[in-house]
Amino acid sequence: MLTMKDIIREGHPTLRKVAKEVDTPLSEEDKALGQEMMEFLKNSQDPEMAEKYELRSGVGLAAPQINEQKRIIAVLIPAIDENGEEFILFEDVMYNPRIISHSVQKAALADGEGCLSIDRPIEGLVPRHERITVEWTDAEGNKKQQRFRDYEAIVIQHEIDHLNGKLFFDRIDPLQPYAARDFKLL
Ligand SMILES: O=CN(O)C[C@@H](CC1CCCC1)C(=O)N1NCCC[C@H]1C(=O)Nc1ccccn1
Ligand code: NI
Repeated sequence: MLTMKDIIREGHPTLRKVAKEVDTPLSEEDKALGQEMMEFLKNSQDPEMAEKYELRSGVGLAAPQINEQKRIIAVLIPAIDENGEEFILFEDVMYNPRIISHSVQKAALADGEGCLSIDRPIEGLVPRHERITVEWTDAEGNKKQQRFRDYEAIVIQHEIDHLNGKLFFDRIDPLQPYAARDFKLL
């Protein structure tokens, strides 16, 4: 199982490389890799497993973060309903994800972003598209297309950035890190 020691950190060259598309039909190896990445997210969001294996809770993981230069991301977004019940808003392993359209309107997490590959807090708002339409292949080989908005859209953009060698702080305005000019704060 993947643990924090498998996650490469700031300074490792792979984090700045552009990952390669995976072949379809998906190889057994690529399917297994995607499963391992999703298992990490599930373990990281399970308090007992997270404590036992000292995992930082994550809602997304991109293959370059485990030193695999492949266009594969795992996304596991939990939410809480009005009765305080936890449920999963979105869960999928996305092969060759591609943003095919997006809103002009931008959005940013009000508390900024972090990254499991960055072991230091970095202040500032990270402006991203508020809404995106994403196309990808799932683990069963099906072509998927879905619109995402707000938090889900932010997470998926953070992961796709990893596939292009971009890190969240690349998007923080160095001169005015908290300028929330024309974007929606989430
Ligand atoms: O590339 C992928 N990464 O670097 C893991 C990141 C991805 C998110 C950061 C901002 C948007 C996507 C991640 O998940 N985090 N960043 C560092 C520590 C916190 C953690 C997090 O937000 N955890 C979380 C949030 C809600 C519920 C459960 N857990
Ligand atoms: Ni990250």
